[in-house]
Amino acid sequence: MWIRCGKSLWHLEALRQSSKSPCLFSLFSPYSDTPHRKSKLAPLQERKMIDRFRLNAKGGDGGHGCSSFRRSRQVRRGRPDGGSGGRGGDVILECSPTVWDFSGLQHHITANRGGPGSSKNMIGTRGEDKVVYVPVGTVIHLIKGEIPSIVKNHSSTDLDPWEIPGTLVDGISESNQASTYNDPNMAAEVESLLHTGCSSDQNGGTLEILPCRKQTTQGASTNALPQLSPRNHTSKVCKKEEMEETEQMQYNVAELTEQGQRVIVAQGGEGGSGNVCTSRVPNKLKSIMPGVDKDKTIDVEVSDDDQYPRSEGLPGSESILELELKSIADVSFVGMPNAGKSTLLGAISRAKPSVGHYAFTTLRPNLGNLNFDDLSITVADVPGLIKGAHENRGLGHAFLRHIERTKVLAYVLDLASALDGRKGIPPWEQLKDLILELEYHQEGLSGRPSLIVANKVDENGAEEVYRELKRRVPGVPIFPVCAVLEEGIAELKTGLKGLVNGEISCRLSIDEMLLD
Ligand SMILES: Nc1nc2c(ncn2[C@@H]2O[C@H](COP(=O)(O)OP(=O)(O)OP(=O)(O)O)[C@@H](O)[C@H]2O)c(=O)[nH]1
Repeated sequence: MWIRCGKSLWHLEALRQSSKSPCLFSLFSPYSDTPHRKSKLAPLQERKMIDRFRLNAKGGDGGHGCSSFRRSRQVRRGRPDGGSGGRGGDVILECSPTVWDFSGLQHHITANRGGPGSSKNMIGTRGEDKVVYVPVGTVIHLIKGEIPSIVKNHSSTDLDPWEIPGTLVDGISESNQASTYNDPNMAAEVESLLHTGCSSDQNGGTLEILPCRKQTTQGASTNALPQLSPRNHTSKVCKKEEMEETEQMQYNVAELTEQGQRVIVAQGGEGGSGNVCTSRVPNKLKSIMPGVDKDKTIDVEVSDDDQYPRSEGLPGSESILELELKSIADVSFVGMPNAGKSTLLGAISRAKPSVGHYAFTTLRPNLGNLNFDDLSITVADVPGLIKGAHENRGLGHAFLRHIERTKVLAYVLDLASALDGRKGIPPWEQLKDLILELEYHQEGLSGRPSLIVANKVDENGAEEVYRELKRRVPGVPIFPVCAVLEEGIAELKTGLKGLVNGEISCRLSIDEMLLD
């Protein structure tokens, strides 16, 4: 059978046998009458969370200053009127509750460069900032570059009129900062002459830039040190370089914990001065300005361009950062795989996490909100922990860091795991393993206010196991629940509220538990 396709004539049998045109063949295939379609992306809950990310940020370069002289019919050799170049854009990290993890980020981000200055004293445009949205709970570790600066937003009405963003004294650009001069006396003189203004944000407000908390490797406790998850590198050289970088890493240089919080991770370069600026600066200062040739400026017998030089924009700063996500929740559900944590989160909140009768259904922490009249509590369902999780068994230690920030721990135990000949471990043993895993990850982590959720109380024989659990684990409230049927949920909610409020304070101690 022959088929006409546009101007060509195709033989059906030849098409079927041809492996080069599978899409075309699928149109005529007897096995499938649906055309080939791209499969949908897996839902968020089923995708693996990217909670560590290497970011290379570069601020935009400053625009070059302009060399120009005023010309008109009356004035043939006018004054210099070349404007300064614009400042390069910054790379800014902003905390956003709508971002879950780092999966939407690019590894290399460069902000836009500033526009060049032009004649008639026109200053170049400021390079556009690159704003990268990161999840709430992002911790920044610095591998290379400057410590990020926190940006505080002020409305322009709060400002003194003299602080209006972008204000320059005597037309001298910000690039001529005193700090760039070698001679300290001269630097002081220049500092008194030059005023470094605040930079303005796009909303007309002013950005006050504060240095972030600095904490070096030596300063951090060894337990708190995050460990890099293994990556697939082909070359050994790359691995070695990365190891060296990791050793030099400055941990926790900044944290983004509130919506709208911003840090500048790479500053834009200052714009170069136009020749209008050098015409207003005394000759002795011109000789030490960056980008201006020392020998040319003082000579009397020089051309206009040499007498009133312009300078080039400075390059933007560069930094390499390791971003790490530590979820922030009031309560964390900690339990073995299949204990029913996700089902429980669905029962106490409106969250809809994936539930499955197999281990490790949960691949990322799920968050749910528990709303009371006077309080709202965030609850995190953390992927299941197994014995040896701190040594990277199961889903590994990657998720233990999400527990670090929670106020209250709710240990979810499966009452039915060892019933009816099942090969699971009894709930008190589950509890012991969970406590040990938390302690191996960070000493004292299990000592937070805690309660126990004894789940699957609906199963045959679970009541006896619950009574045995109560006998063996004294000192903390134990809530028997059936997450599937939503039984015991109201009491659990009240218990969680009391612990978060601080009305109740109970802590688990492995020494007080009766173990075999
Ligand atoms: N009988 C009974 N089964 C339950 C109960 N709660 C949860 N299950 C079942 O236990 C299985 C595991 O539930 P999940 O909520 O996925 O458990 P999980 O702890 O989130 O598991 P991971 O994602 O592996 O950490 C599912 O088949 C649930 O239907 C309960 O109260 N009673």
